[in-house]
Amino acid sequence: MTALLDLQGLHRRFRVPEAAGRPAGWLHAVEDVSLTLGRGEALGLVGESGCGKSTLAGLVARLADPDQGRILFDGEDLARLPARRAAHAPWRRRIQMVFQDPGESLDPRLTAIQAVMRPLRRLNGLKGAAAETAARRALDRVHLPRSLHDRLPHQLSGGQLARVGIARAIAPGPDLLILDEPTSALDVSIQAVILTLLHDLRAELGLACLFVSHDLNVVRLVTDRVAVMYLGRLIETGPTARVFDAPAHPYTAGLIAAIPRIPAPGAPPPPRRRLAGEPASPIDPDPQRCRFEGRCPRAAAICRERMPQLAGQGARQVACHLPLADPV
Ligand SMILES: Nc1ncnc2c1ncn2[C@@H]1O[C@H](COP(=O)(O)OP(=O)(O)OP(=O)(O)O)[C@@H](O)[C@H]1O
Repeated sequence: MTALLDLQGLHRRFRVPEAAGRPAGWLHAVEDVSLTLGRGEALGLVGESGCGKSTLAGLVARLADPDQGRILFDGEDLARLPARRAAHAPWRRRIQMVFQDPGESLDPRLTAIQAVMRPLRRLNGLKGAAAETAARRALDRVHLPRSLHDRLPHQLSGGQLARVGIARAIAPGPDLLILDEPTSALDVSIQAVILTLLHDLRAELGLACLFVSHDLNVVRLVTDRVAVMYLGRLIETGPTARVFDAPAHPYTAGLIAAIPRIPAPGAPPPPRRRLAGEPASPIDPDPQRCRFEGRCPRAAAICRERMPQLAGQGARQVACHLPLADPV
């Protein structure tokens, strides 16, 4: 059976203007990414801030155009239609997005029910009472009490807003949900409720999910497979349990080792914090360069290749987080 989504050799770069003595250049936000997603499957897209997760998700959601590559959805290449003309494409209702901050992504002038009715009118051609009935059904599915259906976004809590954002995404009957950090703006207790809701909806509606997150604990809980990105490239994909238990790439191992864990009762205390001025980190405090640039011991070929190009463009923000276990 063909994959629901089949990304082939996707590239997306951004022009970086000249600044502070640095010449203008290109930032390769997504570089030669190929990836598949099966029907009903949940795929986690992880990696540190700035590695290109949201850019890749935006290409799949057709919010932006790739410079190169194919986005096969049910066998049809969506990249052939420019993003600006995708709003009315027949497949539009089948790919929906849940955004990071529902408060920002919802129109402040629309009540919850109006927000959910809008895509039903535009994408499903429903009108009047039919659109309202379908919207109420979607809001019921996310357990938003009917007493809140006519409230504006500023009259709803973060968790309630998240429910509206999810209802709006599932209402048109999608096959694929793209979730970009869907719970990172929420309190931890609400996060768990929303993740459970998403899990139940996936099972109930047979949805495939592309789940973008830098929270590996969350990804481990809710996905079947994981794809790890580093500086625009995919460096590892595999079943979630396998990637977490036996990561194949040292960068993935570093990411997993950096997951905050609550120590078990009686466990030894964590290492003390470094004192001011005490040297130890392999990441040079100079924001322009990595101290190990060009001689990284952990086969970080991507890093070697990209560092000169990124130097001076905030490259330290995408510095590797590899553990310090075997220093050079
Ligand atoms: N419109 C744009 N113009 C120029 N550069 C951009 C643009 N959008 C993203 N970038 C750059 O592309 C790179 C990838 O950004 P992206 O938002 O995809 O990363 P991310 O992994 O989603 O990060 P985060 O987890 O912090 O959201 C970053 O270096 C970012 O600064």
